[in-house]
Amino acid sequence: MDQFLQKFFPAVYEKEKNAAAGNQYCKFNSHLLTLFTSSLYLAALIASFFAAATTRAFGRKISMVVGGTIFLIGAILNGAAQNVLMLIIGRLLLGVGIGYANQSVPVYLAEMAPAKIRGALNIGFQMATTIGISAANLVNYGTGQMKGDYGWRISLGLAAVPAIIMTVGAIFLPDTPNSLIERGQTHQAREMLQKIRGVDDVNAEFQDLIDASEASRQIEHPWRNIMELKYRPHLVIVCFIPFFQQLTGINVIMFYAPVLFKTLGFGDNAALMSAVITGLVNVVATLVSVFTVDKFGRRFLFLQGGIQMIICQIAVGCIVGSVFGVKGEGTFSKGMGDIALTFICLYVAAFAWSWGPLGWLVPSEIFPLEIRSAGQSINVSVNMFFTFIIGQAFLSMLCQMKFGLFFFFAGFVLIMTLFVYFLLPETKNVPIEEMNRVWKAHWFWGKYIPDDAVGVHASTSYIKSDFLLNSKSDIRRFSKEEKGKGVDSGKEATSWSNDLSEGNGGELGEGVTSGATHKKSLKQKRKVILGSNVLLIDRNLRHNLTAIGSFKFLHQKSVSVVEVQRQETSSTDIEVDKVLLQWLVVLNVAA
Ligand SMILES: OC[C@H]1O[C@](O)(CO)[C@@H](O)[C@@H]1O
Repeated sequence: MDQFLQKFFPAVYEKEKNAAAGNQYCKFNSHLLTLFTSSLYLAALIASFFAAATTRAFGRKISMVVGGTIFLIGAILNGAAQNVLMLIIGRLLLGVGIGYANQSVPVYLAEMAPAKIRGALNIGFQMATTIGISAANLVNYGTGQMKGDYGWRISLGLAAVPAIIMTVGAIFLPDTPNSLIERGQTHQAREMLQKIRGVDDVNAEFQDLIDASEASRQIEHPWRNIMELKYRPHLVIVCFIPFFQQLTGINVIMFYAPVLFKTLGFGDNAALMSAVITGLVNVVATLVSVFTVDKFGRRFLFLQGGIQMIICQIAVGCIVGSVFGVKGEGTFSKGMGDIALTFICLYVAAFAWSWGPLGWLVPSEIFPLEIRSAGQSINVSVNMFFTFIIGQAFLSMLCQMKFGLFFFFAGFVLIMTLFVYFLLPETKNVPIEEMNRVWKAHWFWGKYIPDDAVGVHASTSYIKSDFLLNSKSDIRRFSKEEKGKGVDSGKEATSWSNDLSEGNGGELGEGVTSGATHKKSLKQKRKVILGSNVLLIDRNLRHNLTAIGSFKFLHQKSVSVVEVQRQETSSTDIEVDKVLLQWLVVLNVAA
């Protein structure tokens, strides 16, 4: 807004006015202005490390309260700013608030969410980000129409609203069971788990949390650990994903949409209106990913989104180049402006259902437990660092590279799309604790993962039956691998599964109780199975399995298969039946 520029950045204001007919690419180029925008991210980067310590020692909700309060002070300082210093200090405080929120909220969500909707809830975080950006654009559009010195103050001051919601909201939120255990409040943790899951029997999950907490306590130096060779694939991915997310150039649009559109010759109002449009596209398209991410998978969205972004960026580069040329002189006709805006919207949409949410989701789900929090901090800080760099560099890059800037980003999106194609394994529907299996099966990363990292830890490696049954491609892969292996249990299993298939329709759990014949055939075969054979295990049954005997993992590629050495304890027979049935059903589907 002109009044804002006049008050704090008069030189930029003058330049903008005088550049009306001159070089459009450089009219907003000011280091002070970009420092104002991007300083927030530097503060967020540093704060995220402090937040990690707070979150661990005092719990997730305390971090949210701290973050919300600091953000609130920042918003007040900004709204009341009398000089650039106040403005920048306010902005730094907003950054600290964001660092805290980015660290604690995703952890909170991940720990509270039932596994089944963890993906969708995780994307809820990015969803909230896009709603926030969009709301801000709308507010700016409204306040941009105001006369006098108020508009920008209201814009900046209204950041207090989300700050208050977050602070007050967090006070009323319960703490996560994980965090309670971490702080020694085991009893409360169990009660909380029962409350949020809505059932009394939470033994298996509670045990998981205890195991997880113990495992992470044993790791004294997660930062040193993460450097080990066996974590190299995770480390590379967690550095590149946030780096690439920012190198899509999305924040050029998000931070500077009004400036960009003004540069492209849109009037003040049209520029703000266009920002509103891109903001709304961002929200709606993020919603698309909520509903598709577990169906089509991460890779599909990454690759599709990447290709769409490349096309759009090249189109925008060509349009801007043809109108403004290298000298940066010219103006958009209405028609050309609309075409450019359409491509920018298509670009934002592609980002919003791919790199936007997946940039947070994928890094949060690829790590084994013992280094998950360290990995998450790297993710946040790399993201913030490159947000800072892009925020800081964009206006001078536009001035230097002109329309070539759009090709520059297109080049990066091409590189990151190839990166995903070759180096990112699909993590859709894979339980977090099974993730090493995915790495082990990867053509390139597989060699980094030691055999014993896949499934040796009973507590961190097991398989969920619904994952296997839902994922047809996994089943196909499984059957291909198992066929002709000559493991006699495998052969036999196929024929048992034929028995089982009658009337069962592949429904898990029904066979044992509903079909007497199935039960009989299971009984007959059980002893073979329990001698020294292979089984698939389900998360809920692993404690029972541990109880009945030792087991060891045989194949790690596409499914976890365990060898069970059974001790004769008849009380757990029924559980064993369930395990058998599950295994047979899977093989049945595979066959
Ligand atoms: O939706 C756009 C927003 O999404 C992010 O890439 C990740 O949360 C932000 O950096 C950006 O401003």
